[in-house]
Amino acid sequence: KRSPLAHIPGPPSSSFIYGNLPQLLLPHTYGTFEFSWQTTFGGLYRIKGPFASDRLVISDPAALKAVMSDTQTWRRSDQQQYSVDMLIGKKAVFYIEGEEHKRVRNVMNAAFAPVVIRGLPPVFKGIAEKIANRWEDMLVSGAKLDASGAMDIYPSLHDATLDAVGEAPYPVSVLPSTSSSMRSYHTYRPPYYRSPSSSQPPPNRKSSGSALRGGEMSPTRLALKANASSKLGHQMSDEEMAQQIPSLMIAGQDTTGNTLSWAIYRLASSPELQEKIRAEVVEACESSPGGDISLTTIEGMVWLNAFLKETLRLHPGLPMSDRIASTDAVIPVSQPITTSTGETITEVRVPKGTHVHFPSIDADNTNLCGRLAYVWGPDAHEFKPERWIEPSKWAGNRAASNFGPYANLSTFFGGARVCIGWRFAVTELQILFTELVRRFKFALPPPETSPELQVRMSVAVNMIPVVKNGKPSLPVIVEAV
Ligand code: HEM
Repeated sequence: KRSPLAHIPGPPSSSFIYGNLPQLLLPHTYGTFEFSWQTTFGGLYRIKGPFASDRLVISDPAALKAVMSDTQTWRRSDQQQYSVDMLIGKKAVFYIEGEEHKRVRNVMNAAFAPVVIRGLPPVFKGIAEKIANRWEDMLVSGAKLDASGAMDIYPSLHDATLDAVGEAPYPVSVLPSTSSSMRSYHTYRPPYYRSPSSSQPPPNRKSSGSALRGGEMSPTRLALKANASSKLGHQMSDEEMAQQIPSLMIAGQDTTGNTLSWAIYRLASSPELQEKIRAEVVEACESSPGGDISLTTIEGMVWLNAFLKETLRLHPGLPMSDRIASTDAVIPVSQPITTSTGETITEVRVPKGTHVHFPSIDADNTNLCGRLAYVWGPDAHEFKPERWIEPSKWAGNRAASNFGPYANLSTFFGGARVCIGWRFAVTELQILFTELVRRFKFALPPPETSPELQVRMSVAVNMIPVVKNGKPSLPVIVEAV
Protein backbone atom coordinates (compact mmCIF):
# COMPACT_ATOMS: atom_id res chain seq x y z
CA LYS A 1 0.00 0.00 0.00
CA ARG A 2 1.42 3.42 -0.98
CA SER A 3 2.12 5.58 2.04
CA PRO A 4 0.32 8.98 2.13
CA LEU A 5 3.73 10.55 2.78
CA ALA A 6 5.52 8.80 -0.09
CA HIS A 7 5.52 11.99 -2.21
CA ILE A 8 7.40 14.05 0.44
CA PRO A 9 11.10 14.18 -0.49
CA GLY A 10 13.68 12.73 1.88
CA PRO A 11 16.89 10.68 2.09
CA PRO A 12 17.01 7.01 1.05
CA SER A 13 16.60 4.49 3.83
CA SER A 14 19.78 2.99 5.22
CA SER A 15 18.20 -0.18 6.65
CA PHE A 16 14.86 -1.98 6.25
CA ILE A 17 14.72 -2.79 9.96
CA TYR A 18 15.81 0.54 11.43
CA GLY A 19 15.24 2.94 8.54
CA ASN A 20 17.15 6.23 8.96
CA LEU A 21 16.85 6.22 12.76
CA PRO A 22 20.47 5.25 13.53
CA GLN A 23 21.67 8.15 11.36
CA LEU A 24 19.25 10.52 13.09
CA LEU A 25 19.70 9.36 16.66
CA LEU A 26 23.20 7.89 16.90
CA PRO A 27 25.64 9.84 14.73
CA HIS A 28 29.26 10.03 15.87
CA THR A 29 29.08 13.81 15.68
CA TYR A 30 25.79 15.57 16.25
CA GLY A 31 24.05 16.70 13.07
CA THR A 32 26.23 14.76 10.62
CA PHE A 33 23.23 13.61 8.61
CA GLU A 34 20.56 16.06 9.68
CA PHE A 35 22.49 19.11 8.58
CA SER A 36 23.00 17.77 5.07
CA TRP A 37 19.42 16.44 4.80
CA GLN A 38 18.14 19.83 5.89
CA THR A 39 20.27 21.56 3.26
CA THR A 40 18.95 19.22 0.56
CA PHE A 41 15.30 18.88 1.56
CA GLY A 42 14.52 21.95 3.70
CA GLY A 43 12.48 22.40 6.87
CA LEU A 44 10.21 19.36 6.45
CA TYR A 45 11.28 16.05 4.97
CA ARG A 46 10.47 12.38 5.14
CA ILE A 47 12.71 9.71 6.65
CA LYS A 48 12.20 6.00 7.11
CA GLY A 49 11.35 4.59 10.52
CA PRO A 50 11.44 0.88 11.42
CA PHE A 51 10.21 -1.56 8.74
CA ALA A 52 9.96 1.03 5.98
CA SER A 53 7.38 3.19 7.83
CA ASP A 54 7.35 6.89 6.93
CA ARG A 55 8.16 9.60 9.47
CA LEU A 56 8.69 13.35 9.16
CA VAL A 57 11.53 15.52 10.39
CA ILE A 58 10.56 19.14 10.88
CA SER A 59 12.51 22.30 11.61
CA ASP A 60 10.38 24.78 9.67
CA PRO A 61 9.13 27.39 12.19
CA ALA A 62 5.52 27.35 10.88
CA ALA A 63 5.43 23.55 11.09
CA LEU A 64 6.93 23.55 14.58
CA LYS A 65 4.52 26.17 15.77
CA ALA A 66 1.53 24.20 14.46
CA VAL A 67 2.66 20.95 16.06
CA MET A 68 3.78 22.43 19.38
CA SER A 69 0.66 24.51 19.90
CA ASP A 70 -1.85 21.72 19.26
CA THR A 71 -1.22 19.45 22.21
CA GLN A 72 -4.59 17.74 21.64
CA THR A 73 -3.57 16.36 18.28
CA TRP A 74 0.16 16.02 18.81
CA ARG A 75 1.04 13.75 21.73
CA ARG A 76 4.36 12.60 23.08
CA SER A 77 5.48 9.31 21.63
CA ASP A 78 5.07 6.06 23.58
CA GLN A 79 8.87 5.74 23.71
CA GLN A 80 9.19 9.16 25.37
CA GLN A 81 6.40 8.43 27.80
CA TYR A 82 7.91 5.07 28.67
CA SER A 83 11.29 6.66 29.45
CA VAL A 84 9.73 9.36 31.65
CA ASP A 85 7.67 6.76 33.49
CA MET A 86 10.74 4.61 34.13
CA LEU A 87 12.84 7.57 35.25
CA ILE A 88 10.32 9.59 37.28
CA GLY A 89 6.74 8.35 37.09
CA LYS A 90 3.34 8.94 35.52
CA LYS A 91 2.66 12.13 37.51
CA ALA A 92 5.71 13.98 36.18
CA VAL A 93 4.93 17.21 34.35
CA PHE A 94 6.64 15.71 31.28
CA TYR A 95 4.24 12.77 31.29
CA ILE A 96 0.82 14.17 32.07
CA GLU A 97 -1.40 15.65 29.37
CA GLY A 98 -4.60 17.68 28.87
CA GLU A 99 -6.38 19.17 31.91
CA GLU A 100 -4.07 17.46 34.37
CA HIS A 101 -1.06 19.05 32.70
CA LYS A 102 -2.76 22.47 32.68
CA ARG A 103 -3.50 22.29 36.43
CA VAL A 104 0.03 21.22 37.39
CA ARG A 105 1.64 23.81 35.11
CA ASN A 106 -0.54 26.53 36.63
CA VAL A 107 0.75 25.72 40.11
CA MET A 108 4.37 25.34 39.00
CA ASN A 109 4.39 28.53 36.91
CA ALA A 110 4.43 30.53 40.16
CA ALA A 111 7.95 29.25 40.87
CA PHE A 112 9.15 30.86 37.62
CA ALA A 113 7.21 34.13 37.68
CA PRO A 114 9.14 37.29 36.63
CA VAL A 115 9.02 38.56 40.23
CA VAL A 116 10.86 35.43 41.40
CA ILE A 117 13.41 35.69 38.60
CA ARG A 118 14.24 39.28 39.55
CA GLY A 119 15.45 38.05 42.97
CA LEU A 120 17.79 35.44 41.54
CA PRO A 121 20.96 37.38 40.51
CA PRO A 122 22.58 37.32 44.01
CA VAL A 123 21.88 33.60 44.26
CA PHE A 124 23.52 32.88 40.92
CA LYS A 125 26.40 35.20 41.79
CA GLY A 126 27.08 33.11 44.90
CA ILE A 127 27.12 29.97 42.77
CA ALA A 128 29.56 31.59 40.31
CA GLU A 129 31.83 32.44 43.24
CA LYS A 130 31.96 28.77 44.17
CA ILE A 131 33.04 27.78 40.66
CA ALA A 132 35.62 30.56 40.59
CA ASN A 133 37.08 29.43 43.92
CA ARG A 134 37.24 25.87 42.69
CA TRP A 135 39.03 26.89 39.48
CA GLU A 136 41.52 28.97 41.44
CA ASP A 137 42.30 25.90 43.53
CA MET A 138 42.63 23.76 40.40
CA LEU A 139 45.05 26.30 38.92
CA VAL A 140 47.18 26.15 42.06
CA SER A 141 47.08 22.36 42.42
CA GLY A 142 47.95 21.92 38.75
CA ALA A 143 44.90 19.83 37.75
CA LYS A 144 46.10 19.98 34.14
CA LEU A 145 45.19 17.42 31.49
CA ASP A 146 48.30 17.76 29.34
CA ALA A 147 51.24 20.05 28.57
CA SER A 148 48.92 22.70 27.06
CA GLY A 149 47.75 23.45 30.62
CA ALA A 150 44.07 22.75 29.85
CA MET A 151 41.77 21.76 32.74
CA ASP A 152 38.46 19.93 32.45
CA ILE A 153 35.91 22.50 33.62
CA TYR A 154 32.86 20.46 32.59
CA PRO A 155 32.20 18.86 36.02
CA SER A 156 32.30 22.19 37.86
CA LEU A 157 29.86 23.80 35.45
CA HIS A 158 27.46 20.92 36.06
CA ASP A 159 27.85 21.18 39.82
CA ALA A 160 26.95 24.84 39.51
CA THR A 161 23.73 24.20 37.64
CA LEU A 162 22.86 21.44 40.10
CA ASP A 163 23.25 23.99 42.89
CA ALA A 164 21.00 26.34 41.00
CA VAL A 165 18.08 23.95 40.66
CA GLY A 166 18.25 23.28 44.33
CA GLU A 167 19.63 19.93 45.33
CA ALA A 168 22.89 20.92 46.94
CA PRO A 169 21.57 23.71 49.14
CA TYR A 170 18.17 22.12 49.78
CA PRO A 171 18.30 18.44 50.52
CA VAL A 172 15.19 16.40 49.85
CA SER A 173 14.46 16.15 53.55
CA VAL A 174 12.17 19.18 53.09
CA LEU A 175 9.84 16.93 51.12
CA PRO A 176 7.17 14.63 52.43
CA SER A 177 8.80 11.24 52.52
CA THR A 178 5.73 9.06 52.67
CA SER A 179 4.89 8.64 49.00
CA SER A 180 6.30 5.65 47.18
CA SER A 181 7.55 7.76 44.27
CA MET A 182 9.95 9.49 46.65
CA ARG A 183 11.92 6.30 46.79
CA SER A 184 12.80 6.55 43.15
CA TYR A 185 13.73 10.19 43.67
CA HIS A 186 16.06 9.32 46.52
CA THR A 187 17.86 6.78 44.40
CA TYR A 188 17.94 8.80 41.15
CA ARG A 189 21.10 10.76 40.41
CA PRO A 190 21.69 12.72 37.23
CA PRO A 191 24.62 11.45 35.15
CA TYR A 192 27.15 13.96 36.45
CA TYR A 193 25.90 13.97 39.99
CA ARG A 194 28.37 14.68 42.78
CA SER A 195 27.46 14.62 46.41
CA PRO A 196 26.62 18.13 47.60
CA SER A 197 29.65 18.16 49.89
CA SER A 198 32.02 17.96 46.91
CA SER A 199 30.77 21.28 45.62
CA GLN A 200 31.07 23.11 48.92
CA PRO A 201 33.78 25.77 49.05
CA PRO A 202 36.96 24.61 50.80
CA PRO A 203 37.19 25.70 54.45
CA ASN A 204 39.73 28.45 53.75
CA ARG A 205 37.24 30.23 51.49
CA LYS A 206 34.70 32.79 52.50
CA SER A 207 31.18 31.69 51.59
CA SER A 208 28.82 34.45 50.57
CA GLY A 209 25.99 32.63 52.30
CA SER A 210 24.05 32.61 49.08
CA ALA A 211 23.95 28.83 49.01
CA LEU A 212 21.29 28.98 51.69
CA ARG A 213 19.45 31.74 49.92
CA GLY A 214 19.84 29.67 46.78
CA GLY A 215 17.98 26.85 48.49
CA GLU A 216 15.16 29.14 49.49
CA MET A 217 14.94 30.52 45.97
CA SER A 218 15.38 27.20 44.17
CA PRO A 219 12.62 26.16 41.77
CA THR A 220 12.09 22.97 43.74
CA ARG A 221 11.56 24.90 46.97
CA LEU A 222 9.43 27.54 45.26
CA ALA A 223 7.27 24.91 43.61
CA LEU A 224 6.59 23.41 47.05
CA LYS A 225 5.60 26.82 48.37
CA ALA A 226 3.47 27.59 45.32
CA ASN A 227 1.63 24.31 45.79
CA ALA A 228 1.02 24.94 49.46
CA SER A 229 -0.56 28.32 48.69
CA SER A 230 -2.59 27.35 45.63
CA LYS A 231 -6.37 26.99 45.68
CA LEU A 232 -7.87 23.85 47.14
CA GLY A 233 -8.81 21.49 44.35
CA HIS A 234 -5.90 22.73 42.23
CA GLN A 235 -3.18 21.62 44.60
CA MET A 236 -0.90 18.74 43.72
CA SER A 237 -0.99 15.68 45.97
CA ASP A 238 2.21 14.64 47.78
CA GLU A 239 2.80 12.03 45.12
CA GLU A 240 2.35 14.52 42.29
CA MET A 241 4.59 17.06 43.98
CA ALA A 242 7.26 14.45 44.66
CA GLN A 243 7.48 13.70 40.94
CA GLN A 244 7.84 17.35 39.95
CA ILE A 245 11.03 17.75 42.03
CA PRO A 246 13.13 15.29 40.00
CA SER A 247 11.40 16.62 36.86
CA LEU A 248 12.75 20.10 37.58
CA MET A 249 16.17 18.81 38.48
CA ILE A 250 16.53 16.58 35.45
CA ALA A 251 15.16 19.24 33.09
CA GLY A 252 17.02 22.13 34.66
CA GLN A 253 20.50 20.86 35.40
CA ASP A 254 22.09 19.22 32.38
CA THR A 255 20.39 21.51 29.87
CA THR A 256 21.73 24.64 31.51
CA GLY A 257 25.11 23.10 32.41
CA ASN A 258 25.68 22.06 28.81
CA THR A 259 24.58 25.42 27.43
CA LEU A 260 27.02 27.17 29.76
CA SER A 261 29.74 24.74 28.68
CA TRP A 262 29.10 25.56 25.02
CA ALA A 263 29.10 29.28 25.78
CA ILE A 264 32.56 28.99 27.34
CA TYR A 265 33.75 26.79 24.49
CA ARG A 266 32.63 29.43 21.97
CA LEU A 267 34.25 32.16 24.03
CA ALA A 268 37.53 30.26 24.20
CA SER A 269 37.35 29.78 20.41
CA SER A 270 37.15 33.48 19.70
CA PRO A 271 39.72 35.71 21.48
CA GLU A 272 38.40 38.90 19.85
CA LEU A 273 34.82 38.35 20.91
CA GLN A 274 36.07 37.36 24.34
CA GLU A 275 37.85 40.69 24.80
CA LYS A 276 34.81 42.61 23.57
CA ILE A 277 32.50 40.85 26.02
CA ARG A 278 34.93 41.15 28.93
CA ALA A 279 35.23 44.90 28.33
CA GLU A 280 31.42 45.20 28.38
CA VAL A 281 31.17 43.13 31.56
CA VAL A 282 33.91 45.04 33.38
CA GLU A 283 32.28 48.37 32.52
CA ALA A 284 28.88 47.16 33.71
CA CYS A 285 30.35 45.82 36.99
CA GLU A 286 32.25 49.06 37.65
CA SER A 287 29.09 51.09 37.26
CA SER A 288 27.03 48.78 39.52
CA PRO A 289 26.99 49.55 43.25
CA GLY A 290 29.06 46.93 45.11
CA GLY A 291 29.68 45.09 41.84
CA ASP A 292 26.24 43.45 42.12
CA ILE A 293 24.73 43.54 38.68
CA SER A 294 20.97 43.91 38.40
CA LEU A 295 18.89 42.26 35.71
CA THR A 296 18.34 45.66 34.11
CA THR A 297 22.11 46.13 33.74
CA ILE A 298 22.45 42.61 32.39
CA GLU A 299 19.74 43.24 29.80
CA GLY A 300 21.69 46.30 28.65
CA MET A 301 24.80 44.27 27.80
CA VAL A 302 24.44 44.03 24.06
CA TRP A 303 27.34 41.72 23.21
CA LEU A 304 26.86 39.41 26.16
CA ASN A 305 23.21 38.80 25.28
CA ALA A 306 23.88 38.40 21.57
CA PHE A 307 26.58 35.89 22.44
CA LEU A 308 24.26 33.84 24.64
CA LYS A 309 21.47 33.89 22.04
CA GLU A 310 23.87 32.63 19.42
CA THR A 311 24.97 29.86 21.82
CA LEU A 312 21.36 28.85 22.46
CA ARG A 313 20.69 28.86 18.70
CA LEU A 314 23.56 26.58 17.71
CA HIS A 315 23.75 24.45 20.84
CA PRO A 316 20.20 23.78 21.98
CA GLY A 317 20.49 21.96 25.27
CA LEU A 318 17.86 19.41 24.35
CA PRO A 319 18.42 18.55 20.74
CA MET A 320 15.68 16.05 20.05
CA SER A 321 12.08 15.39 20.71
CA ASP A 322 9.15 13.93 18.86
CA ARG A 323 5.37 13.84 18.69
CA ILE A 324 2.72 11.48 17.29
CA ALA A 325 -0.49 12.59 15.53
CA SER A 326 -3.49 11.29 17.49
CA THR A 327 -5.80 12.10 14.52
CA ASP A 328 -5.35 12.99 10.85
CA ALA A 329 -3.70 16.42 10.76
CA VAL A 330 -2.30 19.15 8.52
CA ILE A 331 1.17 20.64 8.95
CA PRO A 332 1.78 24.04 7.28
CA VAL A 333 5.26 25.04 6.11
CA SER A 334 6.61 28.55 5.64
CA GLN A 335 8.69 27.54 2.61
CA PRO A 336 6.84 25.60 -0.16
CA ILE A 337 7.89 22.00 -0.80
CA THR A 338 8.14 20.40 -4.24
CA THR A 339 6.88 16.83 -3.99
CA SER A 340 8.29 13.87 -5.89
CA THR A 341 5.31 14.19 -8.29
CA GLY A 342 6.34 17.79 -9.12
CA GLU A 343 3.54 19.47 -7.15
CA THR A 344 4.31 22.56 -5.01
CA ILE A 345 2.64 22.40 -1.60
CA THR A 346 2.50 24.71 1.44
CA GLU A 347 0.97 22.17 3.80
CA VAL A 348 1.31 18.46 4.33
CA ARG A 349 -1.62 16.20 5.17
CA VAL A 350 -0.58 13.49 7.57
CA PRO A 351 -2.53 10.43 8.69
CA LYS A 352 -3.26 9.57 12.33
CA GLY A 353 -0.24 7.86 13.86
CA THR A 354 2.34 9.90 11.93
CA HIS A 355 5.57 10.21 13.89
CA VAL A 356 7.26 13.61 13.69
CA HIS A 357 10.83 14.23 14.88
CA PHE A 358 12.23 17.60 15.87
CA PRO A 359 15.88 16.99 15.66
CA SER A 360 18.03 19.26 17.23
CA ILE A 361 16.11 20.71 19.49
CA ASP A 362 18.58 22.72 19.41
CA ALA A 363 19.72 23.24 16.54
CA ASP A 364 17.28 25.29 16.88
CA ASN A 365 14.23 24.25 17.74
CA THR A 366 14.12 21.37 17.86
CA ASN A 367 16.70 22.56 16.88
CA LEU A 368 17.46 22.22 13.38
CA CYS A 369 15.23 25.18 13.29
CA GLY A 370 18.19 27.24 14.46
CA ARG A 371 20.10 26.25 11.38
CA LEU A 372 17.61 26.79 8.58
CA ALA A 373 19.23 28.84 5.82
CA TYR A 374 15.93 30.46 4.79
CA VAL A 375 15.50 31.79 8.33
CA TRP A 376 19.08 32.59 9.35
CA GLY A 377 20.79 33.08 6.00
CA PRO A 378 23.53 31.17 4.18
CA ASP A 379 25.80 31.63 7.23
CA ALA A 380 23.29 29.78 9.48
CA HIS A 381 25.96 27.34 10.71
CA GLU A 382 28.39 30.10 11.68
CA PHE A 383 28.64 31.53 15.18
CA LYS A 384 28.00 35.24 14.62
CA PRO A 385 26.57 37.16 17.59
CA GLU A 386 26.52 40.32 15.47
CA ARG A 387 23.43 39.02 13.63
CA TRP A 388 21.47 39.82 16.83
CA ILE A 389 22.88 43.35 16.99
CA GLU A 390 22.99 44.68 13.43
CA PRO A 391 19.92 43.87 11.31
CA SER A 392 22.07 44.01 8.14
CA LYS A 393 24.10 41.04 9.47
CA TRP A 394 21.00 38.80 9.55
CA ALA A 395 21.04 37.54 5.99
CA GLY A 396 17.93 35.32 6.26
CA ASN A 397 14.27 36.04 6.88
CA ARG A 398 14.11 37.17 10.49
CA ALA A 399 10.31 37.37 10.42
CA ALA A 400 10.12 33.63 9.71
CA SER A 401 11.68 32.93 13.09
CA ASN A 402 8.58 33.66 15.13
CA PHE A 403 8.40 30.77 17.47
CA GLY A 404 9.75 30.28 20.98
CA PRO A 405 9.56 32.34 24.18
CA TYR A 406 13.08 33.78 24.09
CA ALA A 407 14.48 35.66 21.11
CA ASN A 408 12.18 33.58 18.88
CA LEU A 409 14.52 30.65 19.30
CA SER A 410 13.09 27.17 19.25
CA THR A 411 15.58 26.03 21.89
CA PHE A 412 12.90 26.09 24.61
CA PHE A 413 10.18 24.90 22.22
CA GLY A 414 6.83 26.65 22.46
CA GLY A 415 3.10 26.18 22.98
CA ALA A 416 1.52 24.64 26.05
CA ARG A 417 4.58 22.53 26.82
CA VAL A 418 7.12 25.32 26.41
CA CYS A 419 10.05 24.92 28.81
CA ILE A 420 8.77 26.10 32.18
CA GLY A 421 12.27 27.13 33.27
CA TRP A 422 13.33 29.27 30.31
CA ARG A 423 13.47 32.57 32.21
CA PHE A 424 15.31 30.90 35.05
CA ALA A 425 17.80 29.33 32.62
CA VAL A 426 18.44 32.56 30.70
CA THR A 427 19.04 34.52 33.92
CA GLU A 428 21.29 31.81 35.30
CA LEU A 429 23.33 31.78 32.09
CA GLN A 430 23.58 35.57 32.05
CA ILE A 431 24.84 35.83 35.64
CA LEU A 432 27.17 32.82 35.70
CA PHE A 433 28.65 33.78 32.35
CA THR A 434 29.15 37.41 33.42
CA GLU A 435 30.94 36.44 36.62
CA LEU A 436 33.18 33.85 34.99
CA VAL A 437 34.16 36.13 32.10
CA ARG A 438 34.98 38.87 34.59
CA ARG A 439 37.34 36.65 36.57
CA PHE A 440 38.94 34.36 33.97
CA LYS A 441 40.36 34.24 30.45
CA PHE A 442 39.74 31.13 28.37
CA ALA A 443 41.62 29.54 25.45
CA LEU A 444 41.33 26.19 23.67
CA PRO A 445 44.20 23.69 23.73
CA PRO A 446 45.82 23.82 20.26
CA PRO A 447 44.91 20.88 17.96
CA GLU A 448 48.54 20.35 16.91
CA THR A 449 49.80 19.66 20.44
CA SER A 450 46.56 18.41 22.07
CA PRO A 451 44.73 16.31 19.46
CA GLU A 452 43.11 14.18 22.19
CA LEU A 453 41.46 17.21 23.78
CA GLN A 454 39.59 18.55 20.75
CA VAL A 455 35.87 18.88 21.40
CA ARG A 456 32.96 17.74 19.21
CA MET A 457 29.18 17.92 19.69
CA SER A 458 27.54 14.68 20.72
CA VAL A 459 24.06 13.86 21.92
CA ALA A 460 23.24 11.93 25.08
CA VAL A 461 19.69 13.23 25.56
CA ASN A 462 21.38 16.65 25.87
CA MET A 463 23.86 18.16 23.46
CA ILE A 464 27.19 17.61 25.18
CA PRO A 465 30.86 18.40 24.45
CA VAL A 466 32.96 15.23 24.21
CA VAL A 467 36.67 14.70 23.51
CA LYS A 468 38.33 12.13 21.28
CA ASN A 469 37.84 9.15 23.61
CA GLY A 470 34.11 9.93 23.83
CA LYS A 471 34.27 11.27 27.40
CA PRO A 472 32.06 14.29 28.15
CA SER A 473 34.59 17.03 28.95
CA LEU A 474 35.45 20.63 28.29
CA PRO A 475 39.23 21.03 28.28
CA VAL A 476 40.03 24.73 28.42
CA ILE A 477 43.15 26.72 29.32
CA VAL A 478 41.96 28.96 32.16
CA GLU A 479 43.84 32.00 33.41
CA ALA A 480 42.77 34.30 36.24
CA VAL A 481 42.27 37.87 34.98
C1 HEM B 1 19.25 26.14 28.63
C2 HEM B 1 18.50 25.42 29.42
C3 HEM B 1 17.23 24.71 29.04
C4 HEM B 1 16.82 24.24 27.82
C5 HEM B 1 17.55 24.34 26.48
C6 HEM B 1 15.52 23.63 28.00
C7 HEM B 1 14.75 23.10 26.97
C8 HEM B 1 13.50 22.52 27.14
C9 HEM B 1 12.69 21.99 26.07
C10 HEM B 1 13.06 21.98 24.62
C11 HEM B 1 11.54 21.50 26.62
C12 HEM B 1 10.37 20.84 25.87
C13 HEM B 1 10.60 19.33 25.75
C14 HEM B 1 9.50 18.61 25.01
O1 HEM B 1 8.35 19.07 25.01
O2 HEM B 1 9.77 17.53 24.45
C15 HEM B 1 11.63 21.72 28.05
C16 HEM B 1 10.67 21.36 28.94
C17 HEM B 1 10.79 21.52 30.31
N1 HEM B 1 11.80 22.21 30.97
FE1 HEM B 1 13.43 23.08 30.14
N2 HEM B 1 15.18 23.72 29.32
C18 HEM B 1 16.17 24.37 29.98
C19 HEM B 1 16.21 24.71 31.33
C20 HEM B 1 15.24 24.37 32.24
C21 HEM B 1 15.26 24.72 33.65
C22 HEM B 1 16.35 25.56 34.32
C23 HEM B 1 14.17 24.13 34.21
C24 HEM B 1 13.69 24.15 35.64
C25 HEM B 1 14.41 24.47 36.67
C26 HEM B 1 13.44 23.43 33.16
C27 HEM B 1 12.27 22.71 33.33
C28 HEM B 1 11.54 22.14 32.32
C29 HEM B 1 10.32 21.38 32.54
C30 HEM B 1 9.69 21.05 33.89
C31 HEM B 1 9.83 21.00 31.28
C32 HEM B 1 8.56 20.19 30.96
C33 HEM B 1 7.45 21.17 30.65
C34 HEM B 1 6.14 20.49 30.27
O3 HEM B 1 6.13 19.39 29.69
O4 HEM B 1 5.10 21.11 30.55
N3 HEM B 1 14.12 23.62 31.98
N4 HEM B 1 12.83 22.36 28.34
